[in-house]
Amino acid sequence: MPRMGGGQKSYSANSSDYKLLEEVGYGASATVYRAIYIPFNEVVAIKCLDLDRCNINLDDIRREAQTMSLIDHPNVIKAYCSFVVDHNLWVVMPFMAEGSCLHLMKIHYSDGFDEPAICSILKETLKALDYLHQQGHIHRDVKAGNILLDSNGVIKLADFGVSACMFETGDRRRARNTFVGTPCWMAPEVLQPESGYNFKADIWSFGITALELAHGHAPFSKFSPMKVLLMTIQHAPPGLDYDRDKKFSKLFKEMIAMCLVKDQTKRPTAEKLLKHSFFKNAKPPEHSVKHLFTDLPPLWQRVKAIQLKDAAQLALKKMPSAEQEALSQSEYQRGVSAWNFDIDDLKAQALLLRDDDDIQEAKDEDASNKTSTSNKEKDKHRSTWGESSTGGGVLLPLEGQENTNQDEFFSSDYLKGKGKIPGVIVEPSGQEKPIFKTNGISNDIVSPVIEKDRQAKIKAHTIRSRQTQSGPLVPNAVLGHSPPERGENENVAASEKPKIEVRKAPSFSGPLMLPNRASANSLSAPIKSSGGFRDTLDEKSKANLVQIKGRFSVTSENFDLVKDIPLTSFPRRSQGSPLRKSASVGEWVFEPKQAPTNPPIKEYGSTSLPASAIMPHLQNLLQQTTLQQELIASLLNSLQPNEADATQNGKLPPLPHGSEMNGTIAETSASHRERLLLIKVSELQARMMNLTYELTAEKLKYMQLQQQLNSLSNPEQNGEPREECA
Ligand SMILES: Nc1ncnc2c1ncn2[C@@H]1O[C@H](COP(=O)(O)OP(=O)(O)OP(=O)(O)O)[C@@H](O)[C@H]1O
Repeated sequence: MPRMGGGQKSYSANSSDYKLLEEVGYGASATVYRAIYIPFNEVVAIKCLDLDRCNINLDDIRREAQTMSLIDHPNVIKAYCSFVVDHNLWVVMPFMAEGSCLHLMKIHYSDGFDEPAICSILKETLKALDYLHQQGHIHRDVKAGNILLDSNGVIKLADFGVSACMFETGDRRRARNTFVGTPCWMAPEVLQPESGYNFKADIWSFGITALELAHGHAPFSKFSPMKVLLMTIQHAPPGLDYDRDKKFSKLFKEMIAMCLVKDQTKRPTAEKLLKHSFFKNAKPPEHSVKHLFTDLPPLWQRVKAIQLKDAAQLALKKMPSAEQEALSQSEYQRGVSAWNFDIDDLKAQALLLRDDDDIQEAKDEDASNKTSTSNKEKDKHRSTWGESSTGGGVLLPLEGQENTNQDEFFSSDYLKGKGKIPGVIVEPSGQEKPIFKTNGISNDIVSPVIEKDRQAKIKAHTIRSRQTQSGPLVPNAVLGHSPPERGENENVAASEKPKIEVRKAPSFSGPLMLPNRASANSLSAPIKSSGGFRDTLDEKSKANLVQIKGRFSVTSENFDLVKDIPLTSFPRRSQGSPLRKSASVGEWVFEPKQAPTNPPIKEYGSTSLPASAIMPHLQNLLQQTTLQQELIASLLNSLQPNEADATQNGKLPPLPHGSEMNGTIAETSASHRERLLLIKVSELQARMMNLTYELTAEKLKYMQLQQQLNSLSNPEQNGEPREECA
C-alpha cells in the first residue's frame, strides 16, 4: 500500500519500484543508499536495516518509522514509507546530497568547521530539537553523524533509531529510565538510571555536538565507550577552552557551557537556548554552510574514500589493536543499538578494561552474546510480525498512520496512558507486553530472557574480574586538560561515589602505569605495567618476603646474599653501605642487589685501548683492593674485643650478684642475657659473613686484574702469536 510522502506524493512499498544506487552512509545498525524511485524518477535515500544482524527489535524500528512519518518540520528528516524486504527493513526518505556533518569532517574538516557554519548548523538543529520536544519526543542520539546537509544548504536532523516518546505513561515530559544513546554524547543522568532523564538529555548531547563540530571530534572520543561512560559521570563537563580555543567567540563558549551542565534542571530548554545571543547573528545556512562542500566530489565518492581510509588505517595497525577496535565497535553497537542498556553491566565491563589477554576472551563472549541475541530477536520478529510474504515486502503497520492518527496519538488518552503507546507490543492475547527494560526502582520490568542473559554476563564478568587486575579506569592525568568542575555542576550523585570507591578495593586496581618511583624503591620484582598488588611481588619474592614496611620490603633473599649471588654480579662499590639515597624520593632505600654498571673485566682485555691508558686504572684498583684487605683484617681482629667491650659498656645487662637473688630470678636473668648474647653473636656472624664475602670477591677481582695486567704487559706469555717481520 502506498504511503503519502512529501506533499501529496505517495510512495509504494514495492521494492521493485526502487532502484538502489550507491552506498552513501552506514551506521551502527544500517546502510543507507542513494536510490531512484522509478514511478517519479526521483532520487531518494533508502536506509536498509538488516533485521538479522542488528541487535534491535521490531518495535524499536516501528517506533523510528512511526516518529519519522509523523513529524513535519523542515529541519527533521521525514520517512516517506517503510517496509520489510526479506530480512531487511527499508525506510524511504528524502536524499540529503551532502550527507552528514560527520562525513564532511572526516573527509575534509578534521579540525572542525568555522564558527559561522557551526552557528547555522546548530541553530537549525536546535529548531528541530525544539519541535521534537514540543511534540513530546526525546531524540536521544543528537550528534554530527545525524545532522544531514543538502546541497542547497538545508539542514535536517535524522535517525530516530533511539528516539522516544515522552508521553508513554501519560506524564508529559516525565523522566525516563531507559538507557539509550551514544556514549560520547550521553548526558550524565542517562548513565545513572536511578535519576531518570528527560528531554534535557538532548541539550547535553547538543552541547557535545557543538564541541564535535568545533574540534572535528567529540570529547573523549579516543577512549573506549565504557571508559567514556565513567568519565562522563565522574569528571567535570567538557567545554571550549578559553585560551586554547581562541578562534571561537565568547558567546559560543558560553552557549556550550550552558548546555553542558551536569544538573539537568539547570540546562536551558531548546526554546530558551534558541534565544541565546550566539544564535542571534546566525546567517541563513544557504550562505554560511554551502562553502563547506562546494569543491568536494559527490557524496558516494566521499563515502567510498572514507571507507578506504578507515580500512587502510585499520590494516596499518597491529593486529591486537585492530582486534581491540573491532571489539570496541561491537561493544559500541551492542551498547548503542540495544535498548536494554545495563549500567552495572557496562561498569563491570569498564572495570575489566583492558588487559590484552582479555581481549580475545571478551570478543568471543561478545560474539556469542550477539549471536544468541540476534537469534532471539529474529524469532521475536517472526512471531510478532510474520515473514515477508511477497517479493515486494510487507508494509509495517505504523501505529501513527494505521492504528491512530497524529491527533489521536497526542490526545488525552495517550497523555493519560490509556492509548497504545510506543514501547508496548500487543500480544495476540490482547495483553500489553512491555519491551523496554526500565531501570527505575518502581517499574522494573525485564524480559526473563534478557535478565537471564544479563545475569550470565554479570557472572562471567565476576569470574573474569577475579582473574584480571586493571588500573584505574580514568587516570586523572588523562583529564588534566579539563577545566575545573564548575560549582553548579558538581552534582554527581552521592550514591555514585561510594560505588566507585568500593570498586577499586576488591580489584586491587593500582595505577595502570605505576610511577617509576614505586618500582625503584621496592625490593620486589620489577612491577609490570599492568601490575597491581599481585604483580608487584612475584611468586619468588613473595616466598622470600619477610616484612613490608611502607615502601621498604625486606626479603629473606637479603640474608642469602653470600649463597645466592654469583660473584660476577656483585657490585663494584661493595665497600659502601647497601643503603643509599633514592634519587627520586629522597629517602633511604636498602639495595641488596645491584646490577653491575661497568662492563665485565673480560671486556677490558678485548679493548683496543693502549696498555698505558689502562695501567693507572688497574694499579688504582689493586691499591684499593689491598687497602680493603687490610681494613677487613683489622675488622676481623676487632671483633673479639668489641664483644668484651659490649659487656663492660652496659650494652648487655650486668650479671646480678648471686647472693642477692633467689634461684628463679637468677635463672630468668641468665636466660635473658643468654638470648641477648646469642643475638649479638648472630649479628657479628652475619657481619663476618658479609665481610668474608667481600674479601673473597675482592680477592677474585684482584686475581683477575693481575692476570689482566700480566697479559697486557707480556702478550707473548699469553700465547699470542709474535708478528713475523717481513
Ligand atoms: N537521507 C539521507 N540522505 C543522505 N545520507 C543519509 C541519509 N540518511 C542517512 N544518511 C547517511 O548515512 C549515515 C548512517 O545513517 P543513520 O545514522 O540513519 O544510520 P544508523 O545505523 O542509525 O547510525 P547510528 O546508529 O550509528 O547513528 C548517516 O551518518 C548519513 O551520513
